[in-house]
Amino acid sequence: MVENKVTVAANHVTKRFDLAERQSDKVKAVFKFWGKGIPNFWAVKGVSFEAHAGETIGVIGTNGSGKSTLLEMVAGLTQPTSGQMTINGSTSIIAIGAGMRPKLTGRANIRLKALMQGMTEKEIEAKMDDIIEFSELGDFIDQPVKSYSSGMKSKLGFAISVYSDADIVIIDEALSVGDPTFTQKSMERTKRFKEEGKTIFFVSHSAAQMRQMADRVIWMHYGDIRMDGPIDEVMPEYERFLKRFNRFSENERLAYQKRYKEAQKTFTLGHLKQLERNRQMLLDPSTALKRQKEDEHSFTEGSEKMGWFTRVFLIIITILTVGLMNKQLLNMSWANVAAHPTHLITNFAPSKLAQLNQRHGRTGESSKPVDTPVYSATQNTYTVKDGETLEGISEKTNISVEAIMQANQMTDQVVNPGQEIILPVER
Ligand SMILES: Nc1ncnc2c1ncn2[C@@H]1O[C@H](COP(=O)(O)OP(=O)(O)OP(=O)(O)O)[C@@H](O)[C@H]1O
Repeated sequence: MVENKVTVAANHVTKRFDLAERQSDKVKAVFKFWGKGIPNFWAVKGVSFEAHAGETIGVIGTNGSGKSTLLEMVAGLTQPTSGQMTINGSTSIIAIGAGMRPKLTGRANIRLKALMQGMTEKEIEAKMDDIIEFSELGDFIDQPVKSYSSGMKSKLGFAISVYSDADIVIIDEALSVGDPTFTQKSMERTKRFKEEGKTIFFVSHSAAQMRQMADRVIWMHYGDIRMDGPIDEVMPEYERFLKRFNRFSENERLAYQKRYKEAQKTFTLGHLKQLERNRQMLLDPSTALKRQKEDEHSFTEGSEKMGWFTRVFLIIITILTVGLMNKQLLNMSWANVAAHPTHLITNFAPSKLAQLNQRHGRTGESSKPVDTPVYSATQNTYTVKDGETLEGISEKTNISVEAIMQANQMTDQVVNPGQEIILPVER
């Protein structure tokens, strides 16, 4: 039976956004072993559901609860961070302006979106007049989309999807901006989708529209599915919640939102895995262990974040590279490399490079010959004692003040007690 065919299966699907303000923060975080460098925000926190052919599923929830993020994953516009989103069929999303090119005309956008949805040029030509008629845009169809109102964009998006023949149609608040006649016409058309065996996901803040369209409702609440069931069961609960929420004072509302948003920042896949393990044990302890093994991959991140293996591998390569550079460039022994791993950074400078290049017989544009003695900069280190001056250290060690200053890239002769300095050895 067509109605039983599973068209969408979400299995512990999550979506994480990085809240890094700058690109450089992201780069830094790659080298932080525990990945705590970037604040995370989990817009979807491990949702599971199945949708079937011929079902119209309403998706409700307050602003920011994760409805659009979830449906963008159903549409394949964005990939889950972890879990599996299995789609059996073609998808079409109607959201205000989604996938539209603002500089192109309405007609060009129809052509582009239809091509992207797999229609041939011939099919597009055959349907073009009907799409334009359904959109009610008249002469505006040859104007750039950037000049359209949100209602006009929604009309165009809806008209394209009506004729796209996709198996899964996602309508994300697109019916909240059109005029009542167009909205009614679109809703009637959507009901025909249902009869044709398509799966429809329908987001709207209008309870009346929801009741008219949906037979099942998914209630999203700060990244979780709070309820999923027949409309007669879910809508009254949601409306009760809204009444309570709207009676909150401003402070109470803010505190409520803050608590849940905080949980979206501190959420981890480990936590999700533990919850699922507990649930499975309660449901059926005899099969729980087997299912846990099968499910393991659902709780690891996909390609978006580097896996443990890659991180550890990168860190080892970085350490080896720095060690090898220390050894080669600064002529350090492996024991010294291990004792002073950061010497390359603290000692490295263009002038030093010139010296080192010369010492190693390398020439290049930047390596000018130097007539001062060449020092190996990292043979010994010395900790300045109380009351000592650079001159005193120079006398004591028989190394010139200039050589010490050069090795330590000092701009003046001031040294402080406890300061560690390099005593270069003349080669
Ligand atoms: N690219 C992004 N980067 C960071 N956070 C994001 C991003 N996109 C969405 N979010 C956050 O994810 C959460 C869910 O957003 P989403 O748009 O899915 O909610 P929604 O339920 O569709 O909201 P609305 O009803 O207002 O359209 C929000 O808190 C939002 O701020």
